[in-house]
Amino acid sequence: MSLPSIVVLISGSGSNLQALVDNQGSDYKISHVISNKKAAYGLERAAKASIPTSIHNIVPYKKRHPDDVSAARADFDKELAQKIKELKPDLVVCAGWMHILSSECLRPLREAGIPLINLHPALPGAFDGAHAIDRAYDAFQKGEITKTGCMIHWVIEEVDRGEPLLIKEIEMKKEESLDDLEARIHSVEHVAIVEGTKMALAHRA
Ligand SMILES: Nc1nc2c(c(=O)[nH]1)N[C@@H](CN(C=O)c1ccc(C(=O)N[C@@H](CCC(=O)O)C(=O)O)cc1)CN2
Ligand SMILES: NCC(=O)N[C@@H]1O[C@H](COP(=O)([O-])[O-])[C@@H](O)[C@H]1O
Repeated sequence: MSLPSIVVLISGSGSNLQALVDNQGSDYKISHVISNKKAAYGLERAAKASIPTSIHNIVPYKKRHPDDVSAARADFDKELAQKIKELKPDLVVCAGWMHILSSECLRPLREAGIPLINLHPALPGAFDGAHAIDRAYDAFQKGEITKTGCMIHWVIEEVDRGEPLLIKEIEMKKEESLDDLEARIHSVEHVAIVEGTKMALAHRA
C-alpha cells in the first residue's frame, strides 16, 4: 500500500519544508513542492531531495489583468487549484506560503476532497496574518502578552481562523532579542509541522 502523498506550498527559506523532507518515508511522502517565489531557497531544498517542484507566481496573472488585481488573484488561485488537483495529493501543507488563498482555490480543492493545513507562528486568534512573530514580540515589550507559540490549523477562507489541529505554546522571556525568540519559535515549528501533518493525515484515514 502506497504512502499518503502531500504537496507542500512555500514562499521562502523552506526550513519547515526541510523538516518535512527529513521526516518523510514512514507516514507520508512529499510528491511535489510549489513556490510562489522563484527565488525561494526551499526550491533548492526540494531539488536536493529529488522532489519535483514548480513555481506558481502572480506576475503572469498581473500581466494578464493589468488593471484588475482581484481578477489576477482569482485566476492565480483557480490555476493553482487545478495544478494541485492534477497532482492528486492526500493533503496540502502550507509551510511558509505567503499568499492568501481565496475561494477560487479553496472551493475546488474542497470539492475534490483535498484538505489544506497551515503552519502559523502564533496562538489561535492572537496575531492572524503576516509578521506574527514581530507583532507578538512588540506586544510582549508593551506588557500585553506573556506567551506566544505556533499552531497547525485547517485552512479555510478566513485567514488563520481554521480549526487548530495542534497548538504549541512558547513562554516569552524578558531581555530576549527578536532574533532569539524567532529562533526558538522556528525550532518548535519544525517539530509541529511534522506532527501536525501526521495528525491531519490520520484525521483523513
Ligand atoms: N484563505 C487562507 N489563505 C491562507 C491561510 C489561511 O488560513 N486561509 N494561511 C496563510 C498563511 N498565512 C499565515 O499563516 C498568511 C500568509 C500571508 C498573508 C498575507 O498577508 N499575504 C499577502 C502578501 C504578503 C506578501 O506577499 O508578503 C497577500 O496574500 O496579499 C497572510 C497570512 C496562507 N494562506
Ligand atoms: N502567516 C504565515 C507565516 O508567517 N508562516 C511562517 O513563515 C515561516 C516560513 O519559514 P520557512 O520558509 O523557513 O519554513 C515560518 O515561521 C512560518 O510560521
